[in-house]
Amino acid sequence: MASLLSQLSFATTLLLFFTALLAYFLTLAIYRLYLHPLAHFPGPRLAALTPLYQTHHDILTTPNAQFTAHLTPLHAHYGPILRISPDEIHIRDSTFFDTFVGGPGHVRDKWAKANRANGSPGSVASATGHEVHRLRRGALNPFFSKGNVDVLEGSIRTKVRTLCSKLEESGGVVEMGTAFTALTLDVITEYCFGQELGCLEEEDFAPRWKRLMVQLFESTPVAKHFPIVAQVLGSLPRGVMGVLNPDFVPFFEAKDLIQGQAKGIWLAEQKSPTKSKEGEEKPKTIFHGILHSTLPPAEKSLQRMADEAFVLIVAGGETTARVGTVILAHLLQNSALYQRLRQDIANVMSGPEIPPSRMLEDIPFMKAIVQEGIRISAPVTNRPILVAPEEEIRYKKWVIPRGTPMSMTLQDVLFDPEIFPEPHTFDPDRWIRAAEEGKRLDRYLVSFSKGSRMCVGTNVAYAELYLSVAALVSSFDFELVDFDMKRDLEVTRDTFVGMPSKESKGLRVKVSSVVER
Ligand code: HEM
Repeated sequence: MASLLSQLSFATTLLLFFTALLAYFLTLAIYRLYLHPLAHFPGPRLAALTPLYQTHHDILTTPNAQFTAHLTPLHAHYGPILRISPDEIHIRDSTFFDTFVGGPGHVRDKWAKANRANGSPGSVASATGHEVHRLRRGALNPFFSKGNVDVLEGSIRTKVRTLCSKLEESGGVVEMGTAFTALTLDVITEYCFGQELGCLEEEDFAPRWKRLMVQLFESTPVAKHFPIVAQVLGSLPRGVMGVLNPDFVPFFEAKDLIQGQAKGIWLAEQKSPTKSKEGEEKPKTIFHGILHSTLPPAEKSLQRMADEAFVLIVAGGETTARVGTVILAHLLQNSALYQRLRQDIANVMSGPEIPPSRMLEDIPFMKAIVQEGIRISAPVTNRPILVAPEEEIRYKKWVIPRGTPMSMTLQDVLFDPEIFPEPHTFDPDRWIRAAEEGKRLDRYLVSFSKGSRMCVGTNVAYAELYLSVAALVSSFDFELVDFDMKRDLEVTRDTFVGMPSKESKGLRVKVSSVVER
C-alpha cells in the first residue's frame, strides 16, 4: 500500500510537472503571438513563436547555414519589415541602413544573445554594451587609422613581394584563396604580435591554415545557436572533443595557437615592461599599444588580450582574402578588364616597384575594381543585430520599440538592384559612371558595415587589396585551372563569412608568364 502511494505520488508529481510545463509553454506561446510588443509585426507565426525556427534553417537543413537565404522568400511574402524570431525584427530596405546603425548621438548596443559565437568575450567585437565597446575600440583605433596604416604599409608591401616571388617559383597549380589567406594572416599577425605566422614562406602557402580558418567558420552556425556547446567542448580535453564533435577541434586549435602568441607578449611585458617614455616612438604592436594605454587593468588581462588577438586575426584573415580571390577570379574571366587595369597601373609606375596604395587609389579604374570587388564579394554574411536602448526607431508606419533587437543583412544592400543594377555582374565601371554623375554610390558600400560597430580593419584591408591586386596583375599572366565560378566561389552558406559549397576547389591557377618590368 505504502509503495502504491509513493508510486502514485511520483506519478502525480510527474503529472503536475508536465502540466506546469505545458501551462508555461502555452502561456509563453499566447504571450509571444498576441501580447508581445512585436506581436503586430508581419512574419511567419512559427518564427514569432520560437527561435528554433531560425535554428532549424541554420542547422537542420542541407546544406546548412541557410537562414540568411531563407530571408529572401520571407521578405518577398511579408514585405520589407519582418519579425524573424520572438524578439528580433529584420528590415530589408537599403535607405534605412544609416538609421539602423545610428550615427553620432545614437547609441547602439549589440544583442547579447546573438553575440557569443566567436567564443571570445574579451574582444572588441564581443562588447555588447556601447560603453565597453567604446573603451575597447578607442584603444584599437590609433593602430588602424589611415595614417598609421600608411606607416605600416612597408610591411604589407614586403609580404606582397614574398607572395609574388613564391608564385614566380611555383611552376605548378596554385590555389589563390590559400595564397591570399597566407598573405592576410601574415599581415595581421605581424600587426598584432610584431611577428608574422610565416604562412607565405610555407610550402603551397600553408594550406593547413586556410583549412583551419574555413573549418573554424563552419562551426559558427552551431556556436551561434548553441554557444553553450562551444563552451562545454572548449573545457574538455581535445581528444574527447574530437570524438564528440570533430568540427570544433580546429576552432580550439586556432584559439590555442593564437592565445599562445598573445601570452608570449603579455608575459614578456609583465616581466620587463617596454612602456615608452614621453616622446618615444609609438608601441610596436597592437598588444603593446593596449598594454600601454589608459584602459583599466581589467581590460589589460591576459584573457582579454588573447580574445582580442583571436578575433582580430580571424576577422582580418578570411574576409580580406576572400575579396582578393573574388577580384582576381573576375579579372581572370575578363581579359579586357585585366589588361586595362595593368595598363592603368603601368601608366603611374616610374620603376619596378608597385606605387603606394594611396597612389593606386587615385587611379579611377583601380579604385573601381577594388570597390566592385568589395561589393560583390560581400564577405560578411552574418547580419549585424543591434539594439537602440535609448530611442524608438521608426520605419515607415512601424515603430520598433526601444531595446528591440533589429537586424539588416549587408547583402540586401550590396545586391539591391535599385542601387546596383544587375547586382551579380562584376561591373567596375558602375563606380566610374556614378562618380561622373555625382552619385554617392559608396554610401551603399556596406561590406564593412557602418556606424560605431563598423569594421576596425577597413584601412588595412584596403591597403592589402590595392597592393596585392596591383602587384599580381602587373607581374603575371595566369591560366585558370578547372575553375567554375558557381562551384568554386559562389556563396551558398552563411558561416559568418560566406562560404562556397563543400565541392569548391577554390581559385586554381598556373602562372603562364611573368611580366618583365
Ligand atoms: C575586406 C575585408 C573586411 C571586411 C569586408 C570586413 C567586414 C567587417 C564587418 C561587416 C564588421 C562588423 C561586424 C559586426 O556587425 O559586428 C567587421 C568588424 C570587425 N572587423 Fe572587419 N572586415 C574586413 C577586414 C578586417 C581586417 C583586415 C581586420 C583586422 C585587421 C578586421 C577586424 C575587425 C574587427 C576587430 C571587427 C569588430 C569591430 C568592432 O566590433 O568594433 N576586419 N568587419
